Amino acid sequence: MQKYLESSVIVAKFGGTSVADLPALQRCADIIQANPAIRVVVVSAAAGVTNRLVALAKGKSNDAERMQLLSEIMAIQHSISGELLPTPEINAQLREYLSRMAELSAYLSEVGVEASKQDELLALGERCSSMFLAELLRQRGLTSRDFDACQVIRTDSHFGNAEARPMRIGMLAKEYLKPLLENYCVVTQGFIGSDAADRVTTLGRGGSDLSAALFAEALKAHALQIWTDVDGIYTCDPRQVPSARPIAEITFAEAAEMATFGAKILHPATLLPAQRAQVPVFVGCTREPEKPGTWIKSKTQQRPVCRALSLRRGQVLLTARSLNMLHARGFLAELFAILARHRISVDLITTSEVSVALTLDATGSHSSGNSLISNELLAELAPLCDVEVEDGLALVAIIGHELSNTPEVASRVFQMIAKKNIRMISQGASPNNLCILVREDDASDILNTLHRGFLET
Ligand SMILES: Nc1ncnc2c1ncn2[C@@H]1O[C@H](COP(=O)(O)OP(=O)(O)O)[C@@H](O)[C@H]1O
Ligand SMILES: N[C@@H](CC(=O)OP(=O)(O)O)C(=O)O
Repeated sequence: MQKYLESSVIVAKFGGTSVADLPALQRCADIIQANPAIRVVVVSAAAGVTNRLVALAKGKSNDAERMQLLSEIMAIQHSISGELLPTPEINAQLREYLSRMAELSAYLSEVGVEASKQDELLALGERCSSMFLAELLRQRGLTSRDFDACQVIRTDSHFGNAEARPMRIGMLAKEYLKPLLENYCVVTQGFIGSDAADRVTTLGRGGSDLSAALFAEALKAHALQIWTDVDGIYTCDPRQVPSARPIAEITFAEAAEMATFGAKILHPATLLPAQRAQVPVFVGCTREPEKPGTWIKSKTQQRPVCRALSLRRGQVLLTARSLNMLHARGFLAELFAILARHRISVDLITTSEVSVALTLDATGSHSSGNSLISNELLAELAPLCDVEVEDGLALVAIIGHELSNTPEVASRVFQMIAKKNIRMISQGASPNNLCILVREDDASDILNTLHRGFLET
């Protein structure tokens, strides 16, 4: 193994499709073996596992459904272990993980939903992946070891959507992780952490990217690599816009806007730790590692007005009306305080004399999949205002530079989609985005039209 240099450590994250089966894990191992600077590897659960664990964690399935979900998860994990032929210790560990899944899912459906148990259950998908990849690397002759991310990723106790504690993570990484890096390639889990009482927490759906960024920040890594099933960040989700193309370089600010406004390629919070620590981020494809991919950095050579588009479906528009709002102070503060208590973040906002309209993201990043607008929330809002909730909406974001200071951008948007209804528009808060709220049924047409107009000319 090449001599370990603290300043050149690379953290590499492999997503669910990249660890879906043994051939996929072999591709991860090829990438790791080809670059000795990769000392920390962060993995997600194999594709399809977290969705099934989420279904089990809701505790609503009957015995037959529960058994079906468990046997599907077991089939995925056994197909990997069957081909990998791991040591008896690994097989015993796998049996322990799978029987814990059965135990926890039975508890949640019989005794009732308990947030800490839900997270303990969800974490088992990632635990299986890190165990398998560490074993595969060992079989290939690398000194690797499976490391429990809960030892380092300290969070608050908001199970299902826990918030990381970067300072504490830095200290724990120094104590428990750094000393291992000289001798080992460490494989660990994304998505999971622990609270101050050492209970397992999860960071919200898609949270493995964030875990990897937190490890990179804590280690002051030379780079963070996000390996996935596409060869970089595209000008738009290639599943939505077939003519989208990969972007060579993008700034942290632009990539963060893309992630926030729906580009599933990165978890929205991923870039904060990377940006704080000035760690450049590479996004590449596990199947085609030789392709150039995308680099996310502080500065890029080109600064186009329009760099990319993103789409977030499942938007909810909440309109709050109250005559008390007229010339009154504190109405918005009260409204936002209630939303904050329910841990709901607001994206777009417009106001009129007696009403305020807000968009809320209902796609739900909560790992447990609990719904966003609860009856408790509506009951708390009732004394303050009349509330109307509209769904079936989508948010389309145009992302780039100086959008709010460039003439004709907004007029071009309106011209290009003149026949579609724009329910709400938001421009000016950031020079990096212009957002429109449209009917979900129109979203695909609008996205393709704007892509042709702004990015294919
Ligand atoms: N702008 C974009 N560029 C590339 N991929 C995107 C973009 N927006 C959304 N995606 C989607 O993100 C997917 C990768 O994210 P995800 O499925 O979470 O991967 P992983 O399991 O590796 O974390 C791609 O398959 C692609 O369809
Ligand atoms: N397994 C978790 C965490 C994650 O980030 O997965 P992926 O890297 O496959 O998006 C989830 O599905 O939410």
